[in-house]
Amino acid sequence: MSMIAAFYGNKSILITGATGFLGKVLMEKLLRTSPHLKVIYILVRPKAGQTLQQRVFQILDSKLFEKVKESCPNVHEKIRPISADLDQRDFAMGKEDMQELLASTNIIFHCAATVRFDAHLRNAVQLNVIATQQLLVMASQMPKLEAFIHFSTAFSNCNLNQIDEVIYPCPVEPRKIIDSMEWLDDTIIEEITPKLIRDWPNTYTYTKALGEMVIQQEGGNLNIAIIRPSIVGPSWQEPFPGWVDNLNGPSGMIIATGKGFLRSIRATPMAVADLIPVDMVVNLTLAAGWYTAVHRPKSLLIYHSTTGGLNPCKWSEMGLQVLASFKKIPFEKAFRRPNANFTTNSLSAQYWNAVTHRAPAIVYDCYLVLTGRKPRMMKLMTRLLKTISMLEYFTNRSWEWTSANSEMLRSEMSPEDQRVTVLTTQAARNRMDCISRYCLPLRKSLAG
Ligand SMILES: CCCCCCCCCCCCCCCCCCCCCC(=O)SCCNC(=O)CCNC(=O)[C@H](O)C(C)(C)COP(=O)(O)OP(=O)(O)OC[C@H]1O[C@@H](n2cnc3c(N)ncnc32)[C@H](O)[C@@H]1OP(=O)(O)O
Ligand SMILES: NC(=O)C1=CN([C@@H]2O[C@H](COP(=O)(O)OP(=O)(O)OC[C@H]3O[C@@H](n4cnc5c(N)ncnc54)[C@H](OP(=O)(O)O)[C@@H]3O)[C@@H](O)[C@H]2O)C=CC1
Repeated sequence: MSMIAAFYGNKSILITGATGFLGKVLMEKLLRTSPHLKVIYILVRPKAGQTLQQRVFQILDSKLFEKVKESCPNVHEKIRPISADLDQRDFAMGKEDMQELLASTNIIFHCAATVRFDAHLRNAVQLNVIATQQLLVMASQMPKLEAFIHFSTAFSNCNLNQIDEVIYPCPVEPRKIIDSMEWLDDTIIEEITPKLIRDWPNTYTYTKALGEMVIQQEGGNLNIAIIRPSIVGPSWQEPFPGWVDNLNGPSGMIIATGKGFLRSIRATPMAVADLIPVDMVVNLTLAAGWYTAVHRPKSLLIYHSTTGGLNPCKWSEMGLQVLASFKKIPFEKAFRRPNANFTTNSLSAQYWNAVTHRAPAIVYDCYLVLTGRKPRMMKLMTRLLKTISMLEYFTNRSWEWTSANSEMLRSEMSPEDQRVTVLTTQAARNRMDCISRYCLPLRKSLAG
């Protein structure tokens, strides 16, 4: 029997961000492998026109949960949604709900975040820093808490090239940033954002770094671990290959390539595309939760969930894989034949944007107008090019992440856990497999 699965068997678990990409896969794996767990509390923000239960059923209705529901048709009874908005003081949570959480929680997985690169600094600080701080305060009042697992990103220190499993200080203390958000107005914050974030490329990575500092400074005596995944992609194996449900990171770009909208990007062909399948991030997370609770390491441990250091895949290889996949399974109504041209020079990138992206879009829009339809291609192309420009920072650099703690974790696992729990190390060997699985599920998600 897996020791890790058995560990979660009788626990009350709190997950924030359980309605997100990673949170859903985490919840599925817990329910599938530890069917005897007591309860999973999920903090869900209310959405117009949907009750909390409806949100839960919507998630459980997805293909991701089919296996769990086969073995446990009443799986919804294990999930207890709690209305909470992490942007609000005390998460705008009811008193009774709060009391129940404080009294019962054994393990916390903190996944909720804003992952938008263009988030206003105030919003990013609120969710990625202040909410983390508030959750730590709550955690410190939980007598039964055994472990607090925080999701950060491998890119929280992307201003460095070599990144170890340690917390690096930010130039400005998180406290000062939090205080300044209280009295500065939005326009001034926008003006000073570039000066504050310095060599971080966006507010997302910057506030994730601040969030880590808050954990270090305000974690007190809690048993904490931080997971830093790189670019999280579709599942490799569990619960089935190729599950993904969003267009973040490379997913949207791959669809755009398959559709023939995107044919050229500014990317360094030899730069490493550090992609990690979502199920491996979840495996590492559950193993880290078990280790943190059972072994209670003296200091907070950070686990890199990355693959580039072991078996690096370059953006050029990924481009070839993507093209090969679309050759095998093409889109039915592609705009143009897929192509993948990489350029490192910003002038030639502008040239290719004009020639291969904007010009065909204008021609197509003219055709739509002439045939009495509404033009739409230029709007789509402008949006796509904006997104591409935000991702360029990541496609033109390589990072080296150390992974000693993940290696240590593996060595501490029982032989059975080592057999059934695939962690980062093995993922690297199957990188190509993982990338080629991107395309079909993405097609299906788009069709849906
Ligand atoms: C040519 C050759 C190519 C060859 C191919 C080679 C491979 C390709 C290589 C490409 C290089 C990749 C590099 C990746 C590097 C990543 C590094 C990550 C590092 C950190 C990782 C992390 O630590 S953490 C995750 C990071 N964080 C994100 O990765 C969010 C980013 N992103 C945004 O920050 C916002 O995206 C941004 C951009 C502001 C735009 O924002 P925006 O407002 O313009 O657009 P939106 O994204 O909001 O959505 C637009 C519309 O798509 C609709 N839509 C959404 N999902 C949908 C679905 N499933 N099906 C149908 N439609 C869907 C949505 O509903 C909107 O539709 P509508 O407008 O009608 O509502
Ligand atoms: N995906 C990736 O490539 C990577 C992700 N990570 C980290 O992993 C974690 C999860 O990321 P991912 O699953 O991709 O992100 P998603 O954007 O898919 O999910 C974010 C989650 O946070 C919730 N949330 C956002 N704002 C609030 C709020 N105000 N109150 C309550 N809940 C809120 C969302 O709820 P709702 O459904 O209501 O919007 C959703 O459940 C994040 O911490 C991220 O930084 C790290 C590296 C890479």
